[in-house]
Amino acid sequence: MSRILKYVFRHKLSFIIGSISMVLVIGVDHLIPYLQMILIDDGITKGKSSVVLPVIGGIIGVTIIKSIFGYVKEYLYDLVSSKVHEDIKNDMFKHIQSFEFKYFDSMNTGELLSRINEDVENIWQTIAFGLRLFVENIIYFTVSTVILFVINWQLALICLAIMIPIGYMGTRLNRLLNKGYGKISDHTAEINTTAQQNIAGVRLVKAFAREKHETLKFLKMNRGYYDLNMSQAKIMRKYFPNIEFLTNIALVAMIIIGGYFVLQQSMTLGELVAFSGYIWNLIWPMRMLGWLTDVLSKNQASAKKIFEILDRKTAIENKEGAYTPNLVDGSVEYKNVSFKYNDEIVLKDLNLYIPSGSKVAIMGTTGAGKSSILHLIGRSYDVAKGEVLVDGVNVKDFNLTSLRQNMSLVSQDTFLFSDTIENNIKLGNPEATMDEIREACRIACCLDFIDELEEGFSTEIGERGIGLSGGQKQRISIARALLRNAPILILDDATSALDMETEYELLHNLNKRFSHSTTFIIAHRISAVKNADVILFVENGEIVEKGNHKQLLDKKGRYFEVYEEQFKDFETVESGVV
Ligand SMILES: Nc1ncnc2c1ncn2[C@@H]1O[C@H](COP(=O)(O)OP(=O)(O)OP(=O)(O)O)[C@@H](O)[C@H]1O
Repeated sequence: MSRILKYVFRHKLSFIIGSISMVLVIGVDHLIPYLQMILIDDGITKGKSSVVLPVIGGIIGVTIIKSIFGYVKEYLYDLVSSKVHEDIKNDMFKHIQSFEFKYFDSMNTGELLSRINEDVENIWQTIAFGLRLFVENIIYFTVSTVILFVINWQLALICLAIMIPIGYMGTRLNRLLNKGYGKISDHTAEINTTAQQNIAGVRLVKAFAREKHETLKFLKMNRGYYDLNMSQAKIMRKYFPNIEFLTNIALVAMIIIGGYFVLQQSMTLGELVAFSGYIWNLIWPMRMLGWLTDVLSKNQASAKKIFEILDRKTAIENKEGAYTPNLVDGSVEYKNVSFKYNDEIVLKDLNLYIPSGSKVAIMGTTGAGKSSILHLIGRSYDVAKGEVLVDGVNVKDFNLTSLRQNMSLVSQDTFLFSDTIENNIKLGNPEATMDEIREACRIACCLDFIDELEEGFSTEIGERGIGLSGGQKQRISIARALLRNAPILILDDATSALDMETEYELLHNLNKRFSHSTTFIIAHRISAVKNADVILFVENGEIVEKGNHKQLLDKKGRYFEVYEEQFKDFETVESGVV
């Protein structure tokens, strides 16, 4: 809670004025039963007409003050809680952005979103309602109890004795409801996940004619949700009438015993009326006790989860005084590099020097470690042993932003945002002109199809817009990477969805226009790699063959075997395109 309060104190002026308003509202609220008492005892019973107008004026005045400060209090508490909500969400988002790739490998996206949304929402609810009502209720309860004891301690004692079971039942009701809410919340998450996966995977469901099965699965889940809600209603049916009954017992007891005291003249009628006003300041806190303790405990649980994220330090950090060149030359060297994701060694004692401007192709069996070799250049992951150098400097000594700004990557899993084509490409270089964007698209062989679209570069893609084929998405991603014009370019299996001729044309354009960049290409077709300066064949985390196309063919090793398997396709390209 103290750390949440630190966020609250970032907006201390609003919080302090809101709290002063709250105390003022509570203060004047306690005057109303007192004024009613004077009106009845002095104005009506004793017939002192001179007190009537001032008292009525006082009640009206108090009501006006209460409304004004009540508004100020509500507004400022809303403001502070919304600001805290915004600040925590911003801090979390910024902090999560700094985490290394490994964190996201093991973290469930749904869980992370729930931290950012539901847990921060709980904090907002606590500050906006829970904490405020908790403090308000404590003040109301304490001040009113003292006043009730001053008015008539015997009656106060009797009423208080009836309040205790109300508080107990309220707390018990809440505990039982809470168990159910936990289940409802898990069930809601399941329903959402099922619905989301079914909508996202609707093509697959239809292709396998599984609509009926999936619909039944959903209906069953929804019925479970209904049943859970009905169990909650059953608990409410059981406890609410008892709470209402005890509340009424307290009121009836107060009227009967209080009436008796009035008849005995140990209490005035005005005091009894005032007593019946103050008693509600005890009833409400008792009825809300369960809810309030629940809000505060939920807040603690949420705060714990939030601060676990905010306190987590990224494993890949910038060194102090890190090397920050504007532009690197682009040579890359691996010195005795070993690498593992968890415990299993993925790359073993790798040694390799790539001069700047080289075109490097990487081939090999699936899971051999091709992508892992390239992940190490931009420190998506850090080596377990050895070092990776760019321009002769260990990448761990580089300023991370500077290192990554000198690289451009197209990964295996193409990701495009739900935005226009232009904005998706501009992510590579937000300052780029339209001419530069078109040129990048020309090289990436996607200009023609974009120009053919009715809205051209302004076409919305992704969830809100048109769908694109796998190959079209890959080419847009490549254009985005080219727009960056970085000294190091990495295409990680980024042309796999292209037909052989388009892939060849794209790589041909690339060699011509990006001869200055050190380019790494992971590909599976001989046609895509044969013009590279150096081809690496990777197996089981080791480079088993290295050389240019001719050297590797002469070697008659693994590369030659792949060449033989693909020979026919290669012949077609040779005669058709080149
Ligand atoms: N994020 C990860 N966490 C744990 N293990 C991983 C991770 N990524 C890859 N691996 C494992 O590391 C090994 C090498 O993976 P890598 O992606 O480098 O292979 P690859 O040669 O690029 O394969 P492919 O051609 O199928 O993409 C594989 O055994 C893979 O299962």
